[in-house]
Amino acid sequence: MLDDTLAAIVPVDDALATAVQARLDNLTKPPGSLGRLEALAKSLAGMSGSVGPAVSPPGVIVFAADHGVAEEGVSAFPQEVTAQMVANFAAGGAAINVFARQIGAWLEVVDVGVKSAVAGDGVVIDKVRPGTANFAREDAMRLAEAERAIEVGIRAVARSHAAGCRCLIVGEMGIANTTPSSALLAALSGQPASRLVGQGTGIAPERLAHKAEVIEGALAARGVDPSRPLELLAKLGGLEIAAMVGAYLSAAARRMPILVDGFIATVAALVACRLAPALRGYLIFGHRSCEPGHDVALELLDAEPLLDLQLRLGEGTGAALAFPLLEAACRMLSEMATFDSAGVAPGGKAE
Ligand SMILES: O=C(O)c1ccc[n+]([C@@H]2O[C@H](COP(=O)([O-])O)[C@@H](O)[C@H]2O)c1
Ligand SMILES: Cc1cc2nc[nH]c2cc1C
Repeated sequence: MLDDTLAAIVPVDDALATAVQARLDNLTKPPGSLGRLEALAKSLAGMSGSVGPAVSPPGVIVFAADHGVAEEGVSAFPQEVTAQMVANFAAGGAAINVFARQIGAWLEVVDVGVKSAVAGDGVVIDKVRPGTANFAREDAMRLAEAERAIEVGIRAVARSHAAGCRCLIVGEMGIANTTPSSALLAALSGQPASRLVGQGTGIAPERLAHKAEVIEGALAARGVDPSRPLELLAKLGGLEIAAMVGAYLSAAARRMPILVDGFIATVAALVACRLAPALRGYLIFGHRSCEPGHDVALELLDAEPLLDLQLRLGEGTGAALAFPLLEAACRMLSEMATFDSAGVAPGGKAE
């Protein structure tokens, strides 16, 4: 399933950018005056393979899982909150429910590895195992489990595509997941964990050094090889992170534009790009998270996010908030009048 998905990813169509640029320059505005929105329109055309790209309705998939490393005291919240928040998603009361409703999104929550059983309307149970092992002591999961979690993501995107979604937002919920994300980033970037770790859900500043030590100790004990992304996922973990990797790959294989959320989502994107470099062309970055490692991950991906709202929630919220910009880029292309149609004189070079 993963191999087929990887094989189906084709590079974005850069040639379409020329045709879209010509249309942009005919619209009733000084050339280039809609700034990054114009670049966004060209990117969306290249992703979808159409000079008239569309992104509505968007699909939001929130992957939830627990983390054994929570027992190291790296989060401000107890592990039970993962399952409690899944119930909150099912009831429609979380921030992502609110923002998804606002943008008219299709929404699905997938339990890929929550410790205690979670059932509820709108929650798909596709559990690979009830949480990872503590990667400070042993590998977070087996390689086969990481692959199964990736397949959970691939399946979820197939459902969103069948539901008619034309753009994908991938969120996550997992108490302690900034720790495996920072560990994955440390392995992939070669940066010290102390430069990457942040407050996550709000740990006290004096706990940051402990969080970095847990990661550095684990990296040394697990013997990680940055050239082997699947192995990294298995050793350092995150069932929801692996599912996000699968979701990104599957969306790119279907030429769906992907709006990436915050720190955890961007680390998952980085891992996925190591598996399939052509994926990068399908990624748009929604926002810059407060987590210090996010800047490092964004730089590795040569990415400039659309928003900077000092968010650090996850769930896909920052991406959902950025979605109206994508919608605006598409509507600009399809609905704006041209100089000709509106009878507006085009500009020329000043004498
Ligand atoms: O997306 C982000 O940038 C982000 C930054 C900090 C925290 N979070 C969320 O908070 C949880 C992880 O924080 P922590 O402190 O438990 O590792 C997890 O459920 C994430 O969705 C998310
Ligand atoms: C309440 C709460 C909501 C969240 N949503 C994503 N991560 C979260 C972490 C906590 C603690």
